[in-house]
Amino acid sequence: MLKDELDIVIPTIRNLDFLEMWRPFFEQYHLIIVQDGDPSKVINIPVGFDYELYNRNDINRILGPKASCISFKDSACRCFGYMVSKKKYIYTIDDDCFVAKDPTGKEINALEQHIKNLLSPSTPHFFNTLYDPYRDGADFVRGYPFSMREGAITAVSHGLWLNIPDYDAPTQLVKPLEKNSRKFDLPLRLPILYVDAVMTIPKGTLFPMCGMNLAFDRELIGPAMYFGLMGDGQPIGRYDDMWAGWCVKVICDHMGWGVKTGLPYIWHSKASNPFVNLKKEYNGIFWQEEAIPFFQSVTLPKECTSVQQCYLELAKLVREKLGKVDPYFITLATGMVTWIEAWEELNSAEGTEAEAPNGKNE
Ligand SMILES: O=c1ccn([C@@H]2O[C@H](COP(=O)(O)OP(=O)(O)O[C@H]3O[C@@H](CO)[C@H](O)[C@H]3O)[C@@H](O)[C@H]2O)c(=O)[nH]1
Ligand SMILES: [Mn+2]
Repeated sequence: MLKDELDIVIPTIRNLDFLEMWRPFFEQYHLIIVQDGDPSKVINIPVGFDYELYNRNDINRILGPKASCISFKDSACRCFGYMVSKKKYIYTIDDDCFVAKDPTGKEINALEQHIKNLLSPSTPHFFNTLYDPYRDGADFVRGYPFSMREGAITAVSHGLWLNIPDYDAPTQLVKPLEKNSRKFDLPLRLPILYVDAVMTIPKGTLFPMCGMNLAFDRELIGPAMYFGLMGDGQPIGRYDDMWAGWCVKVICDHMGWGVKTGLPYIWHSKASNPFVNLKKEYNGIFWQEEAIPFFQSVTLPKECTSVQQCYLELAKLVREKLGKVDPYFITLATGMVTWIEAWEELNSAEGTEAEAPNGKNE
């Protein structure tokens, strides 16, 4: 499905052997690999995949001074892949995420499930208690207004994880052994296992968007999928995807589009170091107590009819309201504007094509 309309974006500092396991599901698709860190390092990509590879030299060459909005030494760099893609849909996955098995032991084609999620409507304006009404075997329950059963366009499909859940560092530290195990025998101390559901996140509700297993309609919401400035030279890390998720959800709510979470699961294999993560997350853990009420308070003017306009309005509000919390948010607001300028430069009709990347380009 959508093999000529979807790009798979992978941020990496490692070799991409994990693709071997995904080959049956990914081989038909074009990959955009964003190599972070040292550009002189050679990344091995398994043969048979059609890909373009961009390292930091490419990003600097293509964006020039605007490359300042793309993070360095942080997975946030992945958003460069969204910008250079020319496809309608994006799927992004981390290189330590593998094919998971469902409770019947069947391998999960995460990409196929994301595509189903994106191609079927969402229900952000009225919650369906039987979850996804468009799924085989489900439907709208009694009392669901018929006038609302067409649903809304789906902009984002947020997948989940078996084995290593996406916990923040403090949670990782207090629950070192907890794994969302593939073994389905009980009793288990685990709060969650494999929950067989896809839900629309209601309008007006924010959510913690993880970039590990994420798909979205790039033509719809791409300009808002800026993974905020993290990593090298920044006072914060591991909040890139969170920042994007808050901006995206506020804009989707304004535009009347849906955001889904739930299936598909991937198998997240690597727990990153909780102490390193704590240092990266430290500022985010208390800044988010200011940022969340800010996003909850945002109402975008009705004159904002495009995602770009919404995003620039958000950047203005971030500068005004969160700039008082810490100067970092002034830098971030500037990065948000630069991102839109770079997006327009690469994606407007007369925009320049991203120059030939340095990887194999079948
Ligand atoms: O400097 C870096 C570090 C890593 N990457 C690539 O990014 C992904 C995620 O890296 P990793 O799996 O090591 O880290 P996690 O803690 O599991 O990632 C979670 O935190 C989010 C980062 O904000 C991420 O979306 C979550 O999954 C891998 O592909 C690394 O190769 C990088 O590009 N640069
Ligand atoms: Mn990981």
